Formats: sequence, C-alpha cells, structure tokens
Amino acid sequence: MTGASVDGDRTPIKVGVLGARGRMGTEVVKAVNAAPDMEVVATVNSGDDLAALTAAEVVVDFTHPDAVMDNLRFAVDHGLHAVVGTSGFTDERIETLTGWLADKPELGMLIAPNFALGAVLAMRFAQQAARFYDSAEVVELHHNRKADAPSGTAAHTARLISTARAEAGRGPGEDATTSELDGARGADVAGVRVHSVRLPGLVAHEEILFGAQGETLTIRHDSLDRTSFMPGVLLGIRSVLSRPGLTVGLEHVLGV
Ligand SMILES: NC(=O)C1=CN([C@@H]2O[C@H](COP(=O)(O)OP(=O)(O)OC[C@H]3O[C@@H](n4cnc5c(N)ncnc54)[C@H](OP(=O)(O)O)[C@@H]3O)[C@@H](O)[C@H]2O)C=CC1
Ligand SMILES: O=C(O)C1=N[C@H](C(=O)O)C[C@H](O)C1
Repeated sequence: MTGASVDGDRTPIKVGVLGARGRMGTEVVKAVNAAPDMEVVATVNSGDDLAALTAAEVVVDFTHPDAVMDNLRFAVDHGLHAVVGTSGFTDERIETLTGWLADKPELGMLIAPNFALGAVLAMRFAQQAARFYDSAEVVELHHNRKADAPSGTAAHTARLISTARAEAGRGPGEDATTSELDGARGADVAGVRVHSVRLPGLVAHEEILFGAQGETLTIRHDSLDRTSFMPGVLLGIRSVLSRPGLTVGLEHVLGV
C-alpha cells in the first residue's frame, strides 16, 4: 500500500512541486523538505516533462493561471492528489474540475485562494460582517511581479461578501457615481468593487472595508513574508490524502 510501512507507520508523503523555481515554489520545496512527514520527490518548472510527477502522491501547484488547468488534468489522469495555490479559479474552472474528479472519486484536490491563516480568517470575518452592511469594497495590495489582477483572494472575498449579503436580503450599497475615469471605481466582482495596488516592497495584503451610517469597519491582513503561507500548504498536503473530491478554501480544512 502506497505510503504505509509494514509496522503501520506512514512513510513520508511523496510530494511533487510544480513551479518549483518560482517565488512560492522555492518556499514550498524548503518547507516540505524540512517537515518530518513528507519529502519532495519531483520538481517541475515551465517547459519540463510532467512525467516526473508520477513519483509523487500529492502535487503542489504554484504556477500561473494559464498553466494550472493542464497541470491538474495531468494530476487527475495519473491518480495524483493535488494542493493548488495558483490563482485564476473562476466558477467555470471549478465546474470543470468537479467533472474530472467525478471519474476519480478516490482523489482529493484542495484549491486555496490563500494559505495564510490570517487571510482565511479575514475572509471569514468579512463574510460575517457582510450580513450587516450593504456597502463593502475590497482593496488588495501586492508586489509588482504579480501576474494577475485582482488577486484570487480578493475575487474570492468579493464573492463571499456578495453571497452573504444576498442571503441576508441585502443588495449592493448606494453609489451615486455617474461620471468616472475608466477603472477609477475598481473592478466589479459579483457586485463588489475590488481595487488592485501593485508596488515593489509589498508581498500580499488585503483590506475589506464596510460602511454604514456614521461608521466604517476595516478588516486587514498582511502577509509580510511568503513563509506565512507554508503552515497552510503543509496542512493541505497532509489533509488532501483523506479528503476525496474538491475542496475550495482552506477554511474547510481548518474548520473555521
Ligand atoms: N494561494 C496562496 O496562498 C498563494 C497563491 N499564490 C499564487 O501562486 C501563483 C505563483 O505565484 P509566484 O510563485 O509568486 O509566481 P512565480 O512567477 O514566482 O512562480 C511561478 C513559477 O511557475 C513556473 N511555471 C509556469 N508555468 C508552468 C508550468 N506549466 N509548469 C511548471 N511550472 C510552471 C514559472 O516558470 P517560468 O518563470 O519559467 O515561467 C515560475 O517559476 C500565482 O498564481 C499566485 O497568485 C501566490 C502566493 C500565495
Ligand atoms: O501572487 C501572490 O503573491 C499571491 N497570490 C494569491 C492571490 O492571488 O490571492 C494569494 C496571495 O494574495 C499572494
């Protein structure tokens, strides 16, 4: 049986890392190799043959929104569990993955828009607050090498707010803007305005702002270093083996 030794102790979880040379991939390789219960058995970078991944039980993907679906197709076809941090997951993509996994019910796949504990909590708190406020906007701030805007975390946060306020019988708050320069009010994600800032020096930051009569509420999270994502990634690797099907969001693993 894969991963189990004769005396019942589990052998280290075999992990393949996609995007291993990147900012996140580099940290993942270090964190996995430093963990006592797992080891990196394959690293894949852009242009490499994915076949090396078949030595793994779990693949971790921190690549690019344009690359991740092909990588996951390979993982599902080859019976590999997957932990995914790459951004760009639309409802349509989630539906596609659900279809693929239906044919491999034993496989687990975890997609987490953000692996940092504080970011997961910030999204949960925003979801709770959204029941009480019509008006909410999201500001995400990232390093200037980031490929996509808005961030996956901000898009996910906006969708959570939108769903929570709809469930509470609320709509988007009043906005009297009738004249604006293109982009001045940010992107509309599920009826929530999302603003993206890109600056060298930043890592990953998000503010969720709520407004009501005479008051505002601001929820802010800052990842100051990419090591902030690693406890969540390691937890994801450990848990995906016993979570068949698709899980979207680390909150479901953390139970928050
Ligand atoms: N969920 C979370 O908590 C977090 C998610 N992210 C997300 O992770 C992703 C990666 O971020 P980051 O590490 O900063 O980006 P980087 O650009 O630093 O790293 C991405 C790496 O993936 C490689 N790559 C591209 N295509 C492929 C492919 N088909 N197969 C294998 N490797 C490939 C790139 O290689 P090359 O440069 O040669 O193209 C690059 O080395 C982004 O989508 C980002 O938003 C980031 C931080 C936290
Ligand atoms: O590219 C990044 O850096 C990050 N990407 C993720 C996102 O798009 O939300 C997670 C985190 O914000 C860092």
